Amino acid sequence: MSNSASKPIAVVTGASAGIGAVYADRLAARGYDLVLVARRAERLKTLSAKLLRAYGAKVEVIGADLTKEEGLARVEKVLATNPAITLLVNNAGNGTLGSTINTSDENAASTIALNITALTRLTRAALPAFLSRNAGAIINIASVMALHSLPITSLYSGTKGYVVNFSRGLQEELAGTGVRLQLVLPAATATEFYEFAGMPLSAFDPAVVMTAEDMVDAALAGFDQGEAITLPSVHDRALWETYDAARATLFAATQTGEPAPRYQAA
Ligand SMILES: NC(=O)C1=CN([C@@H]2O[C@H](COP(=O)(O)OP(=O)(O)OC[C@H]3O[C@@H](n4cnc5c(N)ncnc54)[C@H](OP(=O)(O)O)[C@@H]3O)[C@@H](O)[C@H]2O)C=CC1
Ligand SMILES: N[C@@H](C=O)C(=O)O
Repeated sequence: MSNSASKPIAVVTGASAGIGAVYADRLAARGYDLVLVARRAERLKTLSAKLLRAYGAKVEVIGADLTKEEGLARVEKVLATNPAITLLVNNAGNGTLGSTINTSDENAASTIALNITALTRLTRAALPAFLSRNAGAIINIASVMALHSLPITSLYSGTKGYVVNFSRGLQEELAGTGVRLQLVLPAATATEFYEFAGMPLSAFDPAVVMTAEDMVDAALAGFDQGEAITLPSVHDRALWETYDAARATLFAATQTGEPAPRYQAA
């Protein structure tokens, strides 16, 4: 894609629906040209025409299955070689909500491939170019289910726990560089996610469900504020600080080199 000299490009995965489509809209409104990725290329083309009309944004559409080597490699190549790309939104993700035993091998593999492998590979593909320019940003979409595992979310929560730990370690690696990573933990958001998850959105109390527009606008407000971790639905930020401080205290307490007295023979 050749873009006008002055416009940065953002890559958004999973832009054919839900949260990713709203990111595409908001980033185009902010003056980005876009590379949009998803399997349903027709939807991306429709969105692309809308964004051109509304904001003059140039959009490259990549119809790719990010659980497949060929699709993933195509997007990796774009990230590694287009110097106008300054932002990667790793949004594509899925999950079947159900018991581990009743989840098919195919579904489990696809969720792991998309939520973990694709996110990791695309992040790693973007980083060398971002670091060589000492500029750029990555937004990784995790979930509050990374902090809370239920009988129907073991696999999904496990993959989102990976996103959190991978992203937090990477944030430490990037400290002192001009490259930043924002980790976003949405709670229930009204999207097509639930059509594929095997649990209808109608099963939720509407009071706990956010619109995708509100979720993305809040996440981008957190991005603008320089937040490393954004929990769009959490009103009391101090709750996160307390949680994270407890985690750090527990980790420090693991560094004893000795079995705890309760495990020692009397
Ligand atoms: N909705 C919610 O309640 C919450 C969602 N999240 C996370 O937000 C992110 C976006 O989800 P959301 O917008 O809700 O879900 P949607 O189902 O609405 O959108 C998912 C997007 O990912 C794309 N996608 C799915 N599979 C693949 C694949 N194999 N290759 C490429 N693209 C793929 C879909 O496009 P296509 O089918 O065309 O390929 C679609 O654009 C996910 O990471 C999800 O885990 C986090 C917390 C809450
Ligand atoms: N998409 C939801 C699954 O439970 C979530 O991440 O909150």
